[in-house]
Amino acid sequence: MGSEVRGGVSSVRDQWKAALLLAPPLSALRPSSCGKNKCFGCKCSVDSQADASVLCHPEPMDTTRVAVIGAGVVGLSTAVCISESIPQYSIDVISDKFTPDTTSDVAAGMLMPHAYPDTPVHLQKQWFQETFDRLFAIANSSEAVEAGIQLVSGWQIYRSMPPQERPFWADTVLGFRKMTEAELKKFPQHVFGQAFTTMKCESLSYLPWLEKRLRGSGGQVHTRKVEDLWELYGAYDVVVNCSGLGSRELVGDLKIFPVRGQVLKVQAPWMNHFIRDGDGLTYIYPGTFNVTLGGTRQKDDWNLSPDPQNSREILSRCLALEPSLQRAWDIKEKVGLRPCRPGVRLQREVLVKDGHQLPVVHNYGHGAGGISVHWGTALYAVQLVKELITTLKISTSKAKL
Ligand SMILES: Cc1cc2nc3c(=O)[nH]c(=O)nc-3n(C[C@H](O)[C@H](O)[C@H](O)COP(=O)(O)OP(=O)(O)OC[C@H]3O[C@@H](n4cnc5c(N)ncnc54)[C@H](O)[C@@H]3O)c2cc1C
Ligand SMILES: O=C([O-])CC(=O)C(=O)O
Repeated sequence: MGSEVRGGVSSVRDQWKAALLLAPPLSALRPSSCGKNKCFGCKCSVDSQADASVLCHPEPMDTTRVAVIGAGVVGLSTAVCISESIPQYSIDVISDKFTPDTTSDVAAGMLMPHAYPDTPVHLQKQWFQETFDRLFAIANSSEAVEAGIQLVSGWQIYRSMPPQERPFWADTVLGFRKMTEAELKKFPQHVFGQAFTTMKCESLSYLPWLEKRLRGSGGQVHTRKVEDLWELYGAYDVVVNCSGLGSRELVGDLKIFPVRGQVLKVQAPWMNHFIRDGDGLTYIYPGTFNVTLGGTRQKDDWNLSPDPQNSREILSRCLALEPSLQRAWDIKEKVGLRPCRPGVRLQREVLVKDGHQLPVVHNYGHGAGGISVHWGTALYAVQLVKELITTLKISTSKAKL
């Protein structure tokens, strides 16, 4: 199996082979300290008699090598988050698809969470808050345009009263309030609505921006399909699995399933407010390059080809909410498969085979809300990577004592 360095000059097949032969597995990690003064982790052996006044002049500890599988919003943000939090690690992103060909590229990119039934609400709230804060800081910086992040205001409207007038994310978005009677007059079929300001994150800009940041900090990016996590054994100390729906095959997780989403990307530059029906089926999201009109939610449907009947229905539902869209032009159909699961799988695991250990952190299954929580889940994944490394180092040194 070969792989190609994205943006690089040659195949890295040979480097991989060499790495596989030379690299020790994590189970062979050095103890974190030899006991001498100022030791921060070295190749010396543990010496319980070591004189603590003697300075340790270690050979620098080998860099911990992390492979992140997946180059959607989850994989790239997790890779950047690791490189920002633990700059001494070397990070490679390995993926069979990159922007503009991932599910993340099809997303409307609105920061508006979708509930995960199996994930505690306080965690979902935290992930959304962390993602919102991060993107809000970018939106207010000189990077905003390149990163594709902008503030957007609008309405979520309901034909009947929703179970909750204030969703759990109401305090995170800006200026959340009930719509006034005057605002609701625009939507005679709807009885209730919420007005607020949130952000739109354009994957077509955001993913290249993340990739650029990763490369800027020394990370590498390879085009390759991983058939089995054990292919990475020996070349990496930790594998972070951000393969989204690919995890069904890659790690045999049958809890993850596709929910097909078809949208239209149209030109309608006069649209500057978003409108979303609370049933989640119809939405109009103005963005930098186009307006996204949605949508469909087709469970267990793997069909990536646009369906003309779906497109007609989307257009007719959106026109009912915003008749001016009759004048929209340059209509493009897009389809993505949401990687749905009862809850995001954020978990560490040590795979064991033939006496070898492969430490893995899983971060996948973000369903319909991956853009909304990606930075929060990336921070959580980084924590799991750190825990895994600490635990394995501790058990190795204990075993040697
Ligand atoms: C129509 C639509 C609209 C949406 N709108 C929104 C929205 O407004 N807001 C929001 O928050 N979310 C939205 N989403 C959801 C969002 O798109 C997803 O939650 C998010 O993109 C998931 O990101 P990901 O990185 O996990 O998956 P992906 O983007 O699918 O990335 C997975 C990556 O893993 C790689 N991969 C998989 N298997 C392997 C393998 N074996 N070896 C190597 N690489 C592998 C793939 O090539 C890909 O690069 C929408 C989704 C759809 C379909
Ligand atoms: O529901 C929305 O508003 C957009 C979205 O996340 C999706 O279609 O999955």
